[in-house]
Amino acid sequence: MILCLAAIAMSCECSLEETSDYFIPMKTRKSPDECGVGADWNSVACDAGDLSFELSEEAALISRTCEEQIPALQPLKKLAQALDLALAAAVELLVGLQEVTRSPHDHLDLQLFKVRDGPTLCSCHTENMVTAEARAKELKNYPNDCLVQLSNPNIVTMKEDVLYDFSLSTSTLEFPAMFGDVKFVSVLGSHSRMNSFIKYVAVELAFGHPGMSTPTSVYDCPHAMYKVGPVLSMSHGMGIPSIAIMLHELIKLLYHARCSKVTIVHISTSGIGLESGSVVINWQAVGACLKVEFQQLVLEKWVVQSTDLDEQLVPELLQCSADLSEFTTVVGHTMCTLDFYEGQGHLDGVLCFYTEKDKQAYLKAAHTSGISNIKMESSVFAAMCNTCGL
Ligand SMILES: O=P(O)(O)O[C@H]1O[C@H](CO)[C@@H](O)[C@H]1O
Ligand SMILES: O=c1cc[nH]c(=O)[nH]1
Repeated sequence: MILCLAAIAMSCECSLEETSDYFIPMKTRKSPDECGVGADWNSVACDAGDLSFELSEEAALISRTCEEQIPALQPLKKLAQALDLALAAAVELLVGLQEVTRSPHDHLDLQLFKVRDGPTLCSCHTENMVTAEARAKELKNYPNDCLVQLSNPNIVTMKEDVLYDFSLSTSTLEFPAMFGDVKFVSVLGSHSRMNSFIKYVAVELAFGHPGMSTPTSVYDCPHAMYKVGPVLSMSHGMGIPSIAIMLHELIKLLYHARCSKVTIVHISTSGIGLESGSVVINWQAVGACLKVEFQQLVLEKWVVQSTDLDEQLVPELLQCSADLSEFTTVVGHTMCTLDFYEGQGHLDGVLCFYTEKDKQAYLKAAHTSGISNIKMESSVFAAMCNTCGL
């Protein structure tokens, strides 16, 4: 398993698509029995061409409709699975998915899919059952040695694992079916940059099926998650606490999904002593004291973890850059600080007890010792991924 952290020394343009305030929910579906529960999935998929829609100003309408029709979760899951097949077929007929949002009724685990310039479908997740079953079978054949590992004996004994910040639970969702094919994870600071990135990935991977080529938002706050084919993309917010919480849940998600041979890449902006637009491939994250380690107080004791990154991935990425030949690429260390303003010697924060000269001396010394980049997440990212065999 390979791991690397790359930093882009340039600012990325963020472009979020405007979405309509109007959701166009599926016209009152028939009863759950009529639309999938107890019926064979194929017949539901075939029915998709006949789906009819009506306009509504309220996204809640679909939730209410489903809530009335479906008193318990289990029928809902079946309905949602049926709807996934319908969705797959509908995507063939329509133009593609534009946006996904969660139902305001969390317990229903319902999502609303807004179809570009068209009607909305609702679904529990984004794969049809045929694909999901095939993938689940395939996953059973995966060798265990490349699976994501957790260093926590408690998880395996838990009946249910709730990933609170992602609003996902192992008791209501089939993680292997939803995420088992993930091979690459990109983590980025902001929602919008991540959104732009995954759209770029979708185009680059050139998925033929419109549904597959459109990124899928699984959850939108506080971390946004998108998946396109084997690539999962997550936003992590700012600083060690934010990315650490996200990584606990992300790595558990990969573990529950039985993902194997996963590469996780942190993409961000910064760079010191470099021309603008250069790319830094990071091979070691260091703390503000320039040590290759991450220190954390755990139950009053300092716990120290290594922050080495994957050595194999560095030359691979370097080669990619050489093949592209579009920007300068360097290999260097990334320093991780706890604070942006004082922690990195900025002169424009609320507090500043040093001079421009002090700042330049600090940055120069850091650069001389091999630091090409400053971040606020890199050390915990490297430490946690290392420990989990990523
Ligand atoms: O490069 P991005 O993701 O913007 O992240 C950097 O910007 C934030 C500070 O403004 C920190 O999270 C730092 O790591
Ligand atoms: O100077 C910078 C730029 C981006 N991110 C940081 O943490 N520092």
